[in-house]
Amino acid sequence: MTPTFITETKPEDWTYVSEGGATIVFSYRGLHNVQFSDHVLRLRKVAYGSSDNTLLDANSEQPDDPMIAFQENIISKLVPSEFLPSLMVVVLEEDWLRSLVVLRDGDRPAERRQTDQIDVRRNKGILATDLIGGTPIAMEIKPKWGFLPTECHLSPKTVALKTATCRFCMHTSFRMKHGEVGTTYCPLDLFSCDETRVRKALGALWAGWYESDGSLNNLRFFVQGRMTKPDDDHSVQLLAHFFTADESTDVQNLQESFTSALAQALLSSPVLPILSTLQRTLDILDVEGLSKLYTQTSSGFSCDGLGSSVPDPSMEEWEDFVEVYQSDHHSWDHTVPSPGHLRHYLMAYLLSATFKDCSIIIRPKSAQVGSFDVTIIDMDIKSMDRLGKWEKLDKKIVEHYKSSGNQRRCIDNQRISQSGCTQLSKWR
Ligand SMILES: O=P(O)(O)O[C@@H]1[C@@H](OP(=O)(O)O)[C@H](OP(=O)(O)O)[C@H](O)[C@H](OP(=O)(O)O)[C@H]1OP(=O)(O)O
Ligand SMILES: Nc1ncnc2c1ncn2[C@@H]1O[C@H](COP(=O)(O)OP(=O)(O)OP(=O)(O)O)[C@@H](O)[C@H]1O
Repeated sequence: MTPTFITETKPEDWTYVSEGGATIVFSYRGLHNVQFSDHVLRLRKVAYGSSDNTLLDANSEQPDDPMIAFQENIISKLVPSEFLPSLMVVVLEEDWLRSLVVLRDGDRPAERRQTDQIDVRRNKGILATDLIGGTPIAMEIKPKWGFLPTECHLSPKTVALKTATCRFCMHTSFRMKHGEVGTTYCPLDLFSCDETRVRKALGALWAGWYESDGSLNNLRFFVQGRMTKPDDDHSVQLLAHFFTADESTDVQNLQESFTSALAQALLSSPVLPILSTLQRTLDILDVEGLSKLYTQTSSGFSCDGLGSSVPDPSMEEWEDFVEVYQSDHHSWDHTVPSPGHLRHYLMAYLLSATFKDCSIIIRPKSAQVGSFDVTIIDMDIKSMDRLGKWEKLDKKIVEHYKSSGNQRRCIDNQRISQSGCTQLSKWR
């Protein structure tokens, strides 16, 4: 296939959409062009002072962004392609990227601007279906962890807490202690498939958006292709026009209408159940059980922390992994994980982390009022060197929660095998 070159467009043709920890996204607004119209450009960022890209030579051939092959070969076997954006490689050019930085850096949030920038040394980027352009409104939800861990592998110190309060709610409490904005949103409500609870979750997401002035990343609104904050009266009016019959911008009324419309959209889509099933079945040991298995199995090898010096899987290994996951994995006795399956469990945890960190974009189907498309974005590969961070963060979050004296009860109504697992592990 002939490559697509970003230099066929001008930096001015691209407007800033949004960004996450690793990438920044721009939407094409130039003259009609079959390759670029209705597409976004997804560029990798690099932290200031990071040595991550010192090996990159902007003038030599670089590999394609691995996210493309990962989505094409791995994710699409687990999630039907209709719920994924299309992705393709675009060839970049350093001077073009530098001009884009000059033009658009001012549109980025100040706190992001202080920490990182577009990695101008990359010469490959991604063109993806634009999910927020070409529609009057679009919403983005980052649902996070939609399950409670099973008891089997939890220590006596954590079992009571971790089976009562979900990871997200404990993390929120931890973040609030460190001065960050809080939210009452609980992912288990959103993932519950129960209308009342889904509406409760959406109400909390709305309140978090409104009260944080749109700074939380769990809910974002896009109006006419641009991210909107609650203090932008014109955009809120357009939201009201879309959601409410009387176009009332009364906050309560708008929250109610948003909640009803989105609850309907989410309850009629298989996307959330797909995500929660993948998250929970891939993170079957919890990070505690994974760590125990790693320590048992790796004695004599490096003990510098979970996953330290474990090489990242190749794409072929990921393909083999998916085959095993779709066949044998479900019949293994996960209450007594086999040391021989350590690498499988490590890879499963990485993949689970991808599904715990992705977002969904909900936008009206073009012709039908009241019906929506739900698409999953950000299917990035996580690497083994994150495992140590996740293990430490888990400990910190749980210790903080224990000392806080809070006892929020999060209900995971999909935990069917829970009691069986508990009895089995006690019996053994
Ligand atoms: O650790 P978590 O649960 O806070 O997740 C991180 C996210 O924080 P969040 O909780 O969504 O605000 C974080 O999101 P933000 O940058 O805060 O929007 C990233 O998604 C990060 O992944 P990566 O470094 O981009 O690969 C995420 O890190 P990983 O857990 O995927 O390593
Ligand atoms: N296909 C798309 N169409 C429209 N907007 C998109 C698309 N993909 C991403 N975005 C926007 O760009 C933002 C950043 O993209 P993405 O979530 O993939 O980045 P990330 O750095 O991997 O995020 P995170 O920090 O959450 O891991 C998204 O939150 C979303 O607002």
